[in-house]
Amino acid sequence: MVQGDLDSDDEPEDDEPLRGAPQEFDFDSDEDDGAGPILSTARISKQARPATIVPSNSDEDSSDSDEGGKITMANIEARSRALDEAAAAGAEIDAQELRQAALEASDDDIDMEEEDIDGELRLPTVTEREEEKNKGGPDVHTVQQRMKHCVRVLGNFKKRAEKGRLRHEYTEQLISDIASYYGYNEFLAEKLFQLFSVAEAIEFFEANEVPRPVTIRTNTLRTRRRDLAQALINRGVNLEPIGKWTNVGLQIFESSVPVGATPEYLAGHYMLQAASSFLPVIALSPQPNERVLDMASAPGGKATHIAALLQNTGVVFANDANKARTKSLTANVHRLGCKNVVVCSYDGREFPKVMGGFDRVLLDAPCSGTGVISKDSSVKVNKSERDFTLLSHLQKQLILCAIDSVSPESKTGGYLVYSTCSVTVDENEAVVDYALRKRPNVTLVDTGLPFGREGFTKYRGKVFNPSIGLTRRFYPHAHNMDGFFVAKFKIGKRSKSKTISEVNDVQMTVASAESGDEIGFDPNEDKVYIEKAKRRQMKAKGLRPPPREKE
Ligand SMILES: C[S@@+](CC[C@H](N)C(=O)[O-])C[C@H]1O[C@@H](n2cnc3c(N)ncnc32)[C@H](O)[C@@H]1O
Repeated sequence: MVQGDLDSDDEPEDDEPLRGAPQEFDFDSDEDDGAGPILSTARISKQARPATIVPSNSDEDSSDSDEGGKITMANIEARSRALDEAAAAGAEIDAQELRQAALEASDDDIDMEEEDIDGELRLPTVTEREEEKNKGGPDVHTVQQRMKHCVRVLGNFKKRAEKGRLRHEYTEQLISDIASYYGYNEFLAEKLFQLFSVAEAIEFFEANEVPRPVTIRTNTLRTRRRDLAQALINRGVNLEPIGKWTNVGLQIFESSVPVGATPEYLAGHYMLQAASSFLPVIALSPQPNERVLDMASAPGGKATHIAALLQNTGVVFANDANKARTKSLTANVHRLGCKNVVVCSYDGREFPKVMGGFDRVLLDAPCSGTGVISKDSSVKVNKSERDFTLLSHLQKQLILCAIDSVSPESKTGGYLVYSTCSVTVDENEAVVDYALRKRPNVTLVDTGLPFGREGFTKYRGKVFNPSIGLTRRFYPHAHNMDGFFVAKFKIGKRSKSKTISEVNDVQMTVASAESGDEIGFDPNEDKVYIEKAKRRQMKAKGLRPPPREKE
């Protein structure tokens, strides 16, 4: 497992303090203001000072803030360790309970004094809602009050609901108000709301309004984290190591220089990279001299991380279907001094035909981005049901091809990591479940990540393979990083009873689990690429290729 110390083999010569600001944590207060988590001061305090990465929902975290005082080279490791232990514990707290609550909309998920109930508020009728819409929607204050009211009622429906009103009426009103308050389309607001208990859903939506901490990954091909930290501190950057789970990450609190343009950045000493995107590479755990494929790799944060973990040995095929995006990928590969990276541009679904036999494959799949709404708020309104169907479909095709690109005979590996920066079940557990059904030779294994919530094994009436509990979910409100999903597969040998061509046929035909549609891959398509490759090869050798065949 990756250690989180500041390159601990080198003791600091002096006690020069890292000028990272001591953390002020925004603990979920035990004091209940009667409003639950909703629209509390949390939003303001989180914006005022970015909290440290990984959870804030454990009381144990306070050990760190108790210490106060300066962060020094001497105490930074201990503080980081304490923080992360608390973090790991916090991340897991009541995960099971919360998930259950999300499924059942438990009556007990918010503990509140009865007298806090705002007696004057009542749920509008259908006609009233219609009128409200016609008038251009309710004002923000009304929406806020009504959201609080609905959260309270749903927290203890039997006691607090108006007579004759149904639970789903409150839920519908709440979702509609969430959509208008936070600016989502109702479809997405509902889809995201359904992932959590009522109280936690509000925390999730609130967290999406707050930027995540700025983080960088030390490029160990060029420097060490402590040297980089010192160099940036000297330039007036206020920073701290991210945590024990990574020995290359630094969190930037404030900076008097643009961190994307320092001499260290230009010299390739670091990559500006979200903390969440370290996770799939840590789970992949590439070993020196391996052959690794990053199937959807632009702009290359993860591919260059893999290259660094390989210590510039072996080879990383950094692929991306979008040719334009491979420009920034190539630029990063050069800037970071990766000498073991081959950049290529194929549709990932063609990959098993292009080449195979990889020790490890990363599929950081194209996704809806529902985990990165704080970065890209356009997701709030530009995703429809159709987008999720199409994406899930593409992800299912890609994951089968990623599996088929892994060598089951690999002596050191034989692993695939599937990840997305989305939190929806369609793009995560449903895709993993599909892969397990279509490829009996693969199994899920532990990701090796020390925190994160278990993936859903049941969701809204769907029952997934129980091993999906081994996958990990990460949330902005729980881990203070982008929403993310990571699954790790071990690829076993395929059944011998099938001939190679039979296996290929199966591999190349991806059936949509939901619609029963067959998405055929035309094997003749391959001819074009083989033809092109042959012509290129001949030209490279100075030979004149034969005239192109007419169709
Ligand atoms: C989540 S991003 C990858 C981010 C990248 N792994 C990194 O760490 O910088 C998904 C990528 O998938 C690429 N993509 C979309 N469809 C693809 C396909 N069919 N085959 C391969 N890549 C694809 C997109 O161009 C996009 O760059």
